[in-house]
Amino acid sequence: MSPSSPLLSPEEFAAALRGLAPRYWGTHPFHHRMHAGELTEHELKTWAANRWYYQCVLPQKDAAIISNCPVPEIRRQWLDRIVYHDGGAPGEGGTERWLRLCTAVGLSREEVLDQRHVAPGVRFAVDAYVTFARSKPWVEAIASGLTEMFAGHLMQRRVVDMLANYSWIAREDLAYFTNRIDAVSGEGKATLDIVIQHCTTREQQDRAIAALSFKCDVLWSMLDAIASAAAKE
Ligand SMILES: O=C(O)c1cc(C(=O)O)c2c(n1)C(=O)C(=O)c1cc(C(=O)O)[nH]c1-2
Repeated sequence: MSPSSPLLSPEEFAAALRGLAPRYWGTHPFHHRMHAGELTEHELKTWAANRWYYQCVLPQKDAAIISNCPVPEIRRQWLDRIVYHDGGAPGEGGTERWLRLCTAVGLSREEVLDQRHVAPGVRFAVDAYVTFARSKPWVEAIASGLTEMFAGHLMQRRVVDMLANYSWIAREDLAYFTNRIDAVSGEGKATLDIVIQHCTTREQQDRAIAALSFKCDVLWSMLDAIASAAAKE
């Protein structure tokens, strides 16, 4: 951006954000293999146990956004995400549904909860996402979550492809995704509206695009680390 770069119109700004879709982890070779039914049981276990770490920190990431945000309407809206993942009571919520998927692929709850399978690269990438949310302006942190714009379609395909290709996985085991698909389609649109409304200078718009690019790197690095951890054991 040069100092004289003009403000993007809402349409141009949204298009620039959506233009990052090719960098999204939907095109990562590990996801291609997952969808094609080519992952071994061991690779699926490694994926589920490692993504557990991501699922665990999402509420902390969202709490960091809330703590940095002075706008009551945004805080109110964002609170739902924490409750969505943590549930209203023990044994409920997205985190619990992820655990169900973990047990369906053959992991014990204990080995997921103690994080023994979490690869250093996954921990590093996920922690960087939380640090980003803690240290950057709230609107940039919210923009980094816009990968959800790309997630709905991918999760829909994942449910279909996993049911078709991994005979030991039942539809109920995929409740995490079937539940999340609806949430993501609504949240993705609402998040985009917030970012468009609150990025009022070209510099803020460019920072939001950079934030989404950073998040694509976080997710891509997670899958790189998962693929390499699964190949080692
Ligand atoms: O299964 C997926 O491919 C996928 C991707 C993403 C994403 O793009 O970050 C999220 C989720 N799932 C998801 O379930 C979820 O709750 C979620 C929260 C966030 C976020 O950054 O706050 N991303 C995602």
